Formats: sequence, structure tokens, C-alpha cells
Amino acid sequence: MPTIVIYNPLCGDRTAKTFFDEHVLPLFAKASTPISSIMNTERVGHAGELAQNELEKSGETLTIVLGAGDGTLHEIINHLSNAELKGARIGGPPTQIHLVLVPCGTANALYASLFPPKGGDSSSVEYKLQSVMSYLKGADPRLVPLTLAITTLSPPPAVASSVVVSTSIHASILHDSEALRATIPGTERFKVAAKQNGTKWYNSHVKLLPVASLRVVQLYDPDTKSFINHPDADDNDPWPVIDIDEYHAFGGYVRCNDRSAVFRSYHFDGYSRAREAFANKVWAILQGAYQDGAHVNLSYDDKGQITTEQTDNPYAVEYIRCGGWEWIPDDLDDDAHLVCCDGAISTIEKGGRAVCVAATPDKNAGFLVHV
Ligand SMILES: Nc1ncnc2c1ncn2[C@@H]1O[C@H](COP(=O)(O)OP(=O)(O)OP(=O)(O)O)[C@@H](O)[C@H]1O
Repeated sequence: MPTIVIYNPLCGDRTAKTFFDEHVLPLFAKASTPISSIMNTERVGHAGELAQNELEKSGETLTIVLGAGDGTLHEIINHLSNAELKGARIGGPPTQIHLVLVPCGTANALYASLFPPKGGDSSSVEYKLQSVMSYLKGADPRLVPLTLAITTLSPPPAVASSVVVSTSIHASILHDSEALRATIPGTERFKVAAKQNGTKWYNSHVKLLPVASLRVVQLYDPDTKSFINHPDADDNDPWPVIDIDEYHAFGGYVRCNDRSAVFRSYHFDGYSRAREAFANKVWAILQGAYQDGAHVNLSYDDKGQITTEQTDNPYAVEYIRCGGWEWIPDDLDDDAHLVCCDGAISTIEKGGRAVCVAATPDKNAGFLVHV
């Protein structure tokens, strides 16, 4: 089973090569685990081409030790999902690709979701080598299949994502932060972009599609800490879609590494509709996202302030489990037309929509990560 290394020398703080030379490659040498080639990406889109070339050399399962961020993995997944494989793969069985992730990018969201940093520290060498160590253990490997979210856009193509598909605030932040990459290489650029978008709202029409296995859309209930059937679902409809005609969103995204898509939105605050005032509350809510997802339990007190106490007032966040969603932006709202797929930004054409569905991993094909 061939094992190759691909790293992106320009991702994150540009230390991928040094990290591999000093930490990753010596571990492989010590474990006497052979690597058939070590390659660095030379341009945008190159990682997918390198992976395809290697796949076509043999019909075996390929293991890629990937030193990069989410964007490079996204390129590999999308390149291979659309490639017509030749060489040794012609007429062969479906292909499995095993990934050993070395987080060298800026945000490394997929790695962080698979290996949540303890005490917030994601910079130690030990933290970054967890997938490598799991792979080098050898016998009885622990492999997690990646659930992909497939987003069909108008105009096409369809995009496969393994981390996040978002619209609204998240897509706007990613869009604006790209322009800051050269001047602010670290995660600080996301904060600057967030400030630029802090008071924007997005107008759209949304349809939430049921989870296939449950035939229903579900809503997280902070009181019972479990998902319940969405109260707007029509019990008599065999395939109840939740249709939200006028949707004023602050944020909406799907986390892909869940069996089903998860849609989050931030409730319109009934107490202070002034956007400036509401922005502060939103940041308080978002801080909760970094405390093990505590924001899904927040609500408003009688004065309209965010509270962790249980109240009879609306919850601050709607956390929805669905099989997919359609996002149909208001024609007059340009920013509502942005869609972010693992950091790559697309723009929905006027009159168009984005349709995102979760794809259940195939037993014999797809991408699996050593954890
Ligand atoms: N040699 C190269 N020169 C220029 N761009 C490259 C090169 N190799 C890869 N890229 C591009 O760099 C982009 C960013 O890479 P990646 O997403 O892996 O790192 P990051 O943005 O720092 O991390 P994260 O996505 O975790 O925030 C990729 O989308 C890829 O197209």
C-alpha cells in the first residue's frame, strides 16, 4: 500500500517543510515505514494533480500524509471527485484514500474537529503529530470516514466539502479575509474580516430538507439537550420540508463531519433590533462556540441580554439537524449570494440558489482519516 507525502510550503505560516524535515520524516524513518515520494505543491490546484498521478500508478489503497490546511485537502477531494482516473485504475474497483493529516494551515478546522485541542493549545509538536502517530502504530488502524457535503450551485459546478459549507456572516468573513492573507498571515485576519462584517444581515429564502433516515428536520432543544422534531414540520407530510420564506440570517452553516448536515442560525433579537447593539451580543454568542459549542444553550434574559440561565425567552441560536438545505438569496442582497465551501468562495448567480446535501460515506470508497 503506497504512502506518499504532499505538503503545501506556503500554507499557514509557511513552515510545513521545516516541520516535515524536523518532526514528521524522522518519525517515519524511525518506524521504518517507507514513503514512496515526498512532494510539495507548486501552485493552486497542484495537490489534486499530484494525488491523481500517484493513484494512477497502482490499484492499491493510497495513503497521503498531507501537510497543509483545509484548502489543500479541499482541492484534493474536489479534483479526485471529478477526475477520470487512468493508468492502473482503469476498470478497477472504487478507490479508497487514507489521509494522515499534519495541520500546517491557518485554521486547520478539520484537524481541530478530529483532535480537539486540550486547553486550547494547538501549537505544540505533540498536538500536530496525532494523526501521524495513529498511522505509525500500524496494527488495527483507527480510520474515520469523511462525510462530504455536496453543494450544487447555480451556476454549476457541484463542490464537495469536508469541513464546512456556509453562507451569510461566515462566507463574508472568509471572502474578505482572503484579501488580507498577504498582509495578515495568521488567524488575526479572520478577526479583522469579522469586524468588517459585524453588522450585516442577509436576506434569503431557505428550505430545510429532512434527514433521510429520520424523514424529519430536527431542532436542538437546550432544555433536554437533545434533538426534537422541528415544531414547524407537518406530521402528515411524508417528506416534511421546512420552508422559511423570509429569512433574515446572521449566520448559517453546515458542519460536514456529522452524519447529517447541521444548520445554525442566530435568532433575530426581539429586544434590540439596532444592528450595532446586536453585534456585541452576537460576538458574545460566538465566544460560546469556542467553549465546546456552549452557544447552542444560550438564551435571552428579560432585559434582552445573553444568559446561560434557562428562561422562557427565545434561545439565541437555532441549531438544526437536517439532511440538506437550499439557500435562495434575495436578488437585491449581493452579500447573501456568497457561499463558502471549505474556505473557497463561490457566488450564486442572480435568480439562482445553492443546494447542499450530506453524502453518506461509501463503505469501499472515499476519504478516511487516521485518528
Ligand atoms: N505553491 C503554491 N503557491 C501558491 N498557492 C498554493 C501553493 N500550493 C498550494 N496553494 C494554495 O494555497 C491555498 C491555501 O492552502 P491551505 O488552505 O492548505 O492553507 P491555509 O489557508 O493556510 O490553511 P486553512 O485552510 O487551514 O486556513 C490552497 O487553496 C492552495 O490552492
